[in-house]
Amino acid sequence: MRIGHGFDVHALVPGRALILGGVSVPYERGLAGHSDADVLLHSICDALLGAAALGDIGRHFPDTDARFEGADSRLLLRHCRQLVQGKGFSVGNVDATIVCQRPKLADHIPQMRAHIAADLAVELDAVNIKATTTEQLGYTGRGEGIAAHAVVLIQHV
Ligand SMILES: Nc1ccn([C@@H]2O[C@H](COP(=O)(O)O)[C@@H](O)[C@H]2O)c(=O)n1
Ligand SMILES: C[C@@]1(CO)OP(=O)(O)OP(=O)(O)OC[C@H]1O
Repeated sequence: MRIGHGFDVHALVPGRALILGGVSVPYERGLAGHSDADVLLHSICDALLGAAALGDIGRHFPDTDARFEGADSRLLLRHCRQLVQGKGFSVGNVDATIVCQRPKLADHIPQMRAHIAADLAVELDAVNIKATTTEQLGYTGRGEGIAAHAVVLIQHV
């Protein structure tokens, strides 16, 4: 059994869609990035890569590579799962926290979980997603961006 941790932050800007866990969340701003900037899925990708000692998301999907411009991060997540499987591991469970002052995410979390469970080929019960504000403190509290933390367990098949 091995553990991995991931952390990511993207800035909230006008004129972009807000995509979290593969869900398009209605909001007046969205996350800036080279891909679709799905901060939640990026943190889970990094946790998977970390658990398998495979580096980080920027190593596998460089933001200088036009193939990843506007990319659906669910494709990146599936690719990370395949990399982990290629080293002889399967995914155990995922726990993640989205740090976001606004918008309210609770109604969207079931759909995010379903996407992540499907992309990782695990039961729904193996995926937990949480959201928290920072009580208006710091860059997330001021609405300048959204952060996400994730931990995953993987096990030898
Ligand atoms: N963007 C968010 C942030 C939080 N939630 C939910 O509200 C609960 C209370 O948040 P606090 O930061 O005040 O502790 C939290 O446990 C989430 O269920 C949310 O839906 N969207
Ligand atoms: C996903 C990639 C690649 O499109 O770009 P971004 O969407 O900017 O995301 P980030 O979390 O900065 O890191 C990895 C990148 O290389």
